[in-house]
Order: sequence, then C-alpha cells, then structure tokens
Amino acid sequence: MSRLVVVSNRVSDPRKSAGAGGLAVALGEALSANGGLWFGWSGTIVEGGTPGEGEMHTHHSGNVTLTTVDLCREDHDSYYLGYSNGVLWPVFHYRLDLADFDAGYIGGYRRVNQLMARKLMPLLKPDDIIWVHDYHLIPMAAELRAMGCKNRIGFFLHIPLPPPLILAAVPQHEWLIRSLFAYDLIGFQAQSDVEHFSSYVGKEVGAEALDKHQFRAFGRKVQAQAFPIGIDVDEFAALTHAKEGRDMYERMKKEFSRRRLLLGVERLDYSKGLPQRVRSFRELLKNYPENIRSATLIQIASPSREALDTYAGLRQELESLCGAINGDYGELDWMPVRYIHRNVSRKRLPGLYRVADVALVTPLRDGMNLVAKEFIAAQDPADPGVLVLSRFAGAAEQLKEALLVNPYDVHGTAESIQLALQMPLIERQRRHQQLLERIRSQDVHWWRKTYLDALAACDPE
Ligand SMILES: O=P(O)(O)OC[C@H]1O[C@H](O[C@H]2O[C@H](CO)[C@@H](O)[C@H](O)[C@H]2O)[C@H](O)[C@@H](O)[C@@H]1O
Ligand SMILES: O=c1ccn([C@@H]2O[C@H](COP(=O)(O)OP(=O)(O)O)[C@@H](O)[C@H]2O)c(=O)[nH]1
Repeated sequence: MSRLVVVSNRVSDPRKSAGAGGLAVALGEALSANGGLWFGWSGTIVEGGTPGEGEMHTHHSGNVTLTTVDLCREDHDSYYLGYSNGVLWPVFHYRLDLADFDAGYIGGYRRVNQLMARKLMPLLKPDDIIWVHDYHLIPMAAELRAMGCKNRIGFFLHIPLPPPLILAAVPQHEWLIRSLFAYDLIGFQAQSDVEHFSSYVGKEVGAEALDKHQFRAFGRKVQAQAFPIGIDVDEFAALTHAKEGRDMYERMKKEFSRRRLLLGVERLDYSKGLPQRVRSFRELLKNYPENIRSATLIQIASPSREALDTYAGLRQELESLCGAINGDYGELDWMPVRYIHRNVSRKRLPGLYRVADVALVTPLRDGMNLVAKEFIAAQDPADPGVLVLSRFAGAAEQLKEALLVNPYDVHGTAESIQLALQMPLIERQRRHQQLLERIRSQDVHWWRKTYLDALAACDPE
C-alpha cells in the first residue's frame, strides 16, 4: 500500500489534544487510520534566522511520523501573517475591505513554499501519495514538480473559494490558479466552491471543461470536486461520556437546570460573525423579555492570529459589545453573556455542547465549521439541543435540518433563536436524528477515503 504524506501549515501530534482549529483535528484523525508522514511548519519562529532556511525536526507518534520545519521571523511574518492571513484569508472569506495587499508578502509566501518543497523532496518515495492542505501551500505542488516530483499530488482547500470577481482582487490570482493545475485532484468543502472554481477557470483562463469535474488549462488536466470534511462522530460522542466531558456536563447541568444555555465556540476570527451574533442575542432580550434572567450566552472565543491588527480590533469590539449588554441587562445574580477569551480543551467541549439548549454557529463565511458537527454528535438524542446555523457556512449545504439563518440579519437571527428556544421536543428529536444521520454518513473517515480513492483514480498526467 502507498504511504500517505500529508502536508499542511499546522501539524499537531494526533495523540495529544489539538489546539483550536478544525484542520489539525481532522488531519490527525485522518492520518491515524493508516499512518503516514505529516509534514509542515513546526510552530517555531526563529528570531534573526535566515530567510528561506529552517531546521527540520522528526518525531514519531504511533503510526504517524511528524516532520516539521522551523521558520525565521521574516518568513513567518510575510508567509503566514502577511500573504496567507492578510491577503488570502480575508479575500477567500469575501472580505476585500480587510485585505492588506502589501507587495512584499508574496516573496515570503513563495520562499516558504520553496523551502517546504526542498525539505520534503528527499523524504519522498516514488509511490507516496501526497496530500497538500490549505491556502498557505497552494504553490507547493508546482514547486515539487519543478524539482522533478512525479507522484500523485492532491490538494484540499479548507476555506471557501470566492466567486471569480472577488478572487480576481488578489494581484497574483492567475498565478495561484495556475499553481493549482500542478495537482491531480483539487478538493473543496462545498459545491458552491466547485462552481466558483469552474466559472473562474472558464472565464479568466479559458480552461476547457472536459466534464463537470475535469478541466484542462496550462497544458495540464485537473479534477475538482467537493468533499465536505466531517468529524469522527463516535469518538466525539464517546468524549461526552469520558471523565473530562462528564465532569463538565454535570457541573454545567446543575447550574443551568433552571436557565437556558446558548453556546458559541470558535476562534476569535472576523469570519465567525461574533459581533453580529451578540447583537442578535441583545435583540432577543429586547424583543422577548421572558428570556431576561434566563437565557445566557456562553461565548468561547479562543485567541487566534493576534499579531494581526484586524484580530486585535475585533477583540476590542467584541469585548465592548459584551460589556455593554451585561451592563444594560445584567442583574446581581445573572449576567446575560459569559465571554471567554481562552482556548477550552477539546475534551471538555462535548460536555458543554450537551448541556446547551441552542448552539449559535453563525459565521459570515466559513469553509465548513466542525463545531456545528461536534454539537450534533454530543447531544442526548432523547432531549437534544437545537443548532442555529449560518447559511454561509459550508456545513449548511449538508445540515439542512438546522435552523438556517442569515447572520447579517440581526433581527431575523434573533427570531430564529427564539424559535429554537421554544421548539417542541418532538421537533427537536426529529431534526437531531436527521442531522446525526447526515454527519454519520459523511464523517471524517468517509472524507479521507472518498478523497484518497478519487486521487488514486485520477489519470496521471
Ligand atoms: O492555523 P490557524 O491559523 O491557527 O487557524 C486554524 C485553522 O483555521 C482554518 O480552518 C478551516 O478548516 C476547518 C476544517 O476543514 C474548517 O471546518 C473551517 O471552516 C476552516 O476555517 C484554516 O483553514 C486552517 O488551515 C487553520 O489551521
Ligand atoms: O476553545 C476552543 C475552540 C475551538 N476548539 C476546536 O477547534 C475546532 C474549530 O474548527 P472549525 O472547523 O469549527 O473552525 P476553524 O477554527 O478551523 O476555522 C473544533 O474542532 C473545536 O472543537 C477547541 O478545541 N477549543
């Protein structure tokens, strides 16, 4: 059997609890199945190091070999903070207003992709299957091919691909898309992303569509398809009953026996729609005062990309909104919002999800959103909570039995939250059962297998 080589910016030991971020969680689960090599950034930034250079480290965790490369400060800042999270992340999440098109970033982005390719190339065996992940590493296959790599190489984009006219705002858009043609298979989260890819390559580079999923351009053929990422449903449900999950459940259940719990869990990121959500909650208290002294919003917003000004600004905005709502509505023995700016261990989250009456997963744009799926997996089928889900999350293409909302519509979202709080048991059970079936039929094992089977079936160019 061929060895699987996964390449991603974030690498984390599958046997340890991953930090916040769905990619590391999902790849850890996918790699543990058959083992392989996980290659990427070590997480270490070397002050004063040489651009384009980085020490390599290897360690083993069960059947997975983890090989990582350090980055010097200059490379990290231009590749990770600058081009990946200052240009690609905002544009791909439709936020041209937040993009910082500094011409200096692209050099670091290319340099780090070249460095990663150079370090990976000698580790490869001829029949390895290479699976590259996410926007940090779009040119990775082109760099490997330039070094003579003939292996099958697949790519998976974890974030949305915007429509052509938004994508075209990136000064290097054509180069990025040309780089994608060095892969054999491009995986997207949602059907809408595939449609955007197809219309971009048709309109902007005159690609020939060989069929619905195959495109020829730049002298190469590539296949593009949606493979919605999932979670390990049984593993996550089991965490609900493990010690940390159970402790959390019992503690919170006691506290919320006479109150209603609304829950939000995410990285503190502008794509997640946090200020809009808090405003909707405020609207709920204003329009449905029976929720005062009862409905409490626990908002976990774990620190993310704090070196970027847009993230620091968002934190201030959110803290001021939470402070204002607590000041206006709070009582000595009840605060409407509990805002936590820390990462909560993934082992404790299932217990919290299970106590929640309503999960608020209302991003303005999201590639998938694994929290939505984790919430469903953690529910008690006899008395499940309700998922309020943004129609702009990739997960909305699958999770049709959630209460779908437009997060920009603060009033409409408040109405849906009230509907969720009032939903009769029988309807909650029916929706939950259907949602559970959906996340089970397309779980993380399905995702890995379907993607890798499709990559293996691609005609090598
Ligand atoms: O690595 P960070 O900069 O700390 O950010 C964390 C991850 O955020 C993004 O996650 C995406 O992948 C999830 C799993 O497919 C998906 O559910 C979610 O919608 C995406 O936002 C990012 O794409 C990852 O590369 C980051 O590691
Ligand atoms: O305090 C936190 C916040 C989030 N998460 C985890 O981080 C992942 C977030 O993934 P998602 O796809 O929802 O969004 P991303 O952060 O990748 O954009 C999920 O597995 C969460 O359980 C966590 O462990 N602790």
